[in-house]
Amino acid sequence: MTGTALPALELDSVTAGYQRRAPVLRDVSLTVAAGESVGLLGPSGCGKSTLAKVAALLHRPYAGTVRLGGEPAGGWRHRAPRAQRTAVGVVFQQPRLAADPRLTLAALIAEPLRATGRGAQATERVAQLAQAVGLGDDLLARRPHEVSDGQLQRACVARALALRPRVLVCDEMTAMLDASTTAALVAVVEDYRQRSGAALLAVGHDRALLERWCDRTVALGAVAGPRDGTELRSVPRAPADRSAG
Ligand SMILES: Nc1ncnc2c1ncn2[C@@H]1O[C@H](COP(=O)(O)OP(=O)(O)OP(=O)(O)O)[C@@H](O)[C@H]1O
Repeated sequence: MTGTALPALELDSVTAGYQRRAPVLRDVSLTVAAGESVGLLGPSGCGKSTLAKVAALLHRPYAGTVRLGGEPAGGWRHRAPRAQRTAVGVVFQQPRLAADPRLTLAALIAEPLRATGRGAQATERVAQLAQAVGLGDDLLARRPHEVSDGQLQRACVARALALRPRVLVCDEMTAMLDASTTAALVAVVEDYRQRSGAALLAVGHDRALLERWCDRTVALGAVAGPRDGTELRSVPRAPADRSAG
């Protein structure tokens, strides 16, 4: 964190689960400063995606507080205040589950702009974003079933950046992608983060990738493991290892 600026994202003693069953996250705290990138690692099933959804205001925790820019979350999912919903961009692992199959890739990228009354800017912004993620006009005119997973994920990254979020949550963004698409999308996200000063929470299994990509990594323990209620154990990136290719 720099100076006295409020953290972009804070999870404070969050306990979360599903259908009132035993929690999958217990008393977890995590802070991501503006401009900082944090990689979240942990074994399968330990609650990484749950934490990502809580951070993106898509899943209401049983207890604890989520703050964006110092402001406590004012609601969850569609009940979150628009200013908070639009402050967070999210990219999921499986673009086919995250993309409306009826929309062209251009319309998919424009979706958040149209939904927030910024339709007039859509053409120009979609062109900028498509160029950044490497999608040409031919691909922009196609629907999800007419493109590859990697091409669709490029569109989903563009969509997540459309409203210039202050916090970006990437949940296993590259898990289905080949090495070159992974490198390209990490570069797009990093370029955005560095130019905008947004905070990044990148969730994944690929320790080597997250350690190269992020300023520091934090580890969630096994599901049954102890939670001590303190900040997750944080490992800074090795100084010589700055590239995320
Ligand atoms: N919608 C849901 N309803 C009920 N239980 C769920 C739901 N989503 C996840 N879970 C359970 O919550 C636990 C944590 O799941 P989560 O997806 O957060 O883990 P994860 O660490 O992201 O796993 P992976 O690395 O395999 O993606 C798991 O036991 C999972 O079965």
